[in-house]
Amino acid sequence: MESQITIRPMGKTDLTVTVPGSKSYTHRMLICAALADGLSQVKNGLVSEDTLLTMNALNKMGVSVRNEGGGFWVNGLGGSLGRYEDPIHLGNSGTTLRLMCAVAAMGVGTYTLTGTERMQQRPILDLAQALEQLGVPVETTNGCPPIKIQGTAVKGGKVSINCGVSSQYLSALLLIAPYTQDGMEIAVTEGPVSKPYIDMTVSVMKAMGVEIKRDGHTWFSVPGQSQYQAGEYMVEADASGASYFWGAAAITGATIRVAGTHSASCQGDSRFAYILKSMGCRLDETQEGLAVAGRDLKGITVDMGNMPDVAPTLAVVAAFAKGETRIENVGHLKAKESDRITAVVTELKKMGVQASCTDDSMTIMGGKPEGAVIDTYDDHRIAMSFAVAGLLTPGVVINNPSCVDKSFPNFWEEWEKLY
Ligand SMILES: O=C(O)C1=C[C@@H](OP(=O)(O)O)[C@@H](O)[C@H](O)C1
Ligand SMILES: C=C(OP(=O)(O)O)C(=O)O
Repeated sequence: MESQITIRPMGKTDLTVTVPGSKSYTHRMLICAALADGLSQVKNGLVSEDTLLTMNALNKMGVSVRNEGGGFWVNGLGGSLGRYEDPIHLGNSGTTLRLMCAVAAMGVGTYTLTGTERMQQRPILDLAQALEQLGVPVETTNGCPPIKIQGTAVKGGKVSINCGVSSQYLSALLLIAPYTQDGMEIAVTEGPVSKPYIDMTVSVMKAMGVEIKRDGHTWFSVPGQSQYQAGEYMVEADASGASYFWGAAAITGATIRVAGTHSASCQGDSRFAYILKSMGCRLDETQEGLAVAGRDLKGITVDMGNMPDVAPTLAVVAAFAKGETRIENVGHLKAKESDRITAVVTELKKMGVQASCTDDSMTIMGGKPEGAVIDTYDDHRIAMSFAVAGLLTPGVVINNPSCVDKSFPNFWEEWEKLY
């Protein structure tokens, strides 16, 4: 792929696009199927850089996972895992790294999980401390990866965890809890941020045969000595990936339906369509999927603590709305693939947009953005969000467009359908 892509103005006014399977569902189903006993099929699973990293990590730990026919086949070992002594490289996939830390804790021998330079700056201390409370020896590097985890027969019991930075820590504990001797009673001391991802974890566990008791998002009780059921599982369309097409409709006035998306989804990012509605768009939901029809947009104030991955999409849409938009409660954006608060505001300013930020918010004044060469910080969401701007503003050039491979490898081919 070229090192830059120039975005052309929007072509069509009414269309349906297809996005791949959800990244978050795919990671979870691969892990649960690896812990189940027997053969599972994860249909419509996302095949991308990050989910292949989860697949490879599971393979290294002795579980046979293959990608075939637009999904995955997993031969689960009923909770046993093999030894793997070399470092396991997990790119910049935060979800893989955090969830696989808990899986490693159930293995044999010592595992070292590491990733890119940026991944080595993304925090993991709170998860490490929770694993230590459960008797798992863990060593981090200044609270970040590389992280060494010694596999142990995890007994379980009471554990508290701070999820003020990432919900992935709690998802990690929940996923292995059924395989402990005594089960787990988990108290969340701060947060969690990104709550819908916890609900997604609970719903996958339930679909695969494990029931959880909970009090909102602050207390969870998972029975021990239980198992996930091997079987056939279906991954729904990725709502975060849909956000770029819904955003495209919002600013251009087109109507864009994203096949397979629906408002009852457990993916918090499906609510993005409703944020666009509150800015003036119309929504139309059919069996085929949820469509956004663009209208004159007005700025809003919105808490995006539960949908961090689509905050950059909204920031770009907001640059085309009338008045000011404030995106609040998104401090955790600073710990993503890039510092997304700084990245978004810097790139919007290059387009002549009045944008500012604090440690946990962004403020964008809508207007008439100008063309610019956009740096993407090796962050797929920055590339895809700013592509939206180029549909209305001539001269938007996206640097390093192949960084979309992390979550949406055929993004640019799907984008061509807009013309
Ligand atoms: O559990 C998951 O699948 C995810 C949780 C979120 O992270 P945080 O909980 O760290 O905000 C989200 O940003 C990430 O893309 C996927
Ligand atoms: C934050 C993201 O992913 P991860 O945490 O898995 O790297 C993302 O996809 O936007």
